[in-house]
Amino acid sequence: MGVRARLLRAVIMGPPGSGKGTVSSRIVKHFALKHLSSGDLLRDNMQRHTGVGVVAKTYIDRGQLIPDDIMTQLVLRELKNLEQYSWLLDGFPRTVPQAEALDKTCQIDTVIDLDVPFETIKQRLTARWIHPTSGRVYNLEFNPPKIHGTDDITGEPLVQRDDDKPETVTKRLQSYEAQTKPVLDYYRKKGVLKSFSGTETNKIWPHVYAFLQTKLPDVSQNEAAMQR
Ligand SMILES: Nc1nc2c(ncn2[C@@H]2O[C@H](COP(=O)(O)OP(=O)(O)O)[C@@H](O)[C@H]2O)c(=O)[nH]1
Ligand SMILES: Nc1ncnc2c1ncn2[C@@H]1O[C@H](COP(=O)(O)OP(=O)(O)O)[C@@H](O)[C@H]1O
Repeated sequence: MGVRARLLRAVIMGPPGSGKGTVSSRIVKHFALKHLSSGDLLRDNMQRHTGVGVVAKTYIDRGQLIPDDIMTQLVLRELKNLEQYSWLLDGFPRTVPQAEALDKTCQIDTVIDLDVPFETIKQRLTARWIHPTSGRVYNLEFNPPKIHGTDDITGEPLVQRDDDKPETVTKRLQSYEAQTKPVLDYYRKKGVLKSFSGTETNKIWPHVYAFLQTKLPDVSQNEAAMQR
């Protein structure tokens, strides 16, 4: 080729529980880009009891979004360290002011929108278990761990997220509707939004994969991994 490919700036969006984390982990198996999840970043700060973590917990427990200025500062600082890589942002931006702040630092090439109905999501989240250190996500029905309650890779215990309680999930879906849906319109107007509709990740994934293949080479060694 000779010419160095331009770095990809991608965002993955969708309501809570739409499969952003699950699809992102498949994407990074195939494509050379760094995954940055705002939720993982916040949970790491909460675990370490940083200033941001302590403030964030009060919002997350109520199913509310963290204020834009705190969130934007946190994420943009992390992105600075990823300047020389292609990246995939998961969970940010979630409001129009966040999207505008992001636009000031870089140009977003593509936004993958997972369009999954709310009824599907509610039942998924109550069965979600995570490995807090790595952000690996499991589901008791969809992708259970090999050993009940235990992370497949480290053997450490899995936990349920406090904010996956049914009443908090309802609040998160409301804030998605009010604050995050306008971000989809924002990116649609810019011509970078690509929506994938469905109720099952395994059916959505091949379409996401095919779409990304038009932007980046598949660097995975194992074609069979395509199915996972
Ligand atoms: N039943 C079912 N569960 C799924 C599917 N896709 C993802 N999940 C699970 O649903 C939960 C939410 O997915 P996650 O990737 O964490 O969504 P996010 O909140 O958008 O990042 C997790 O427990 C996943 O394992 C699916 O197609 N069917
Ligand atoms: N960009 C953001 N702006 C404001 N709050 C955020 C942002 N990203 C994450 N949060 C907070 O962290 C919580 C968990 O986020 P995340 O792990 O992405 O969950 P999910 O995708 O399941 O909604 C959100 O409900 C919200 O309170």
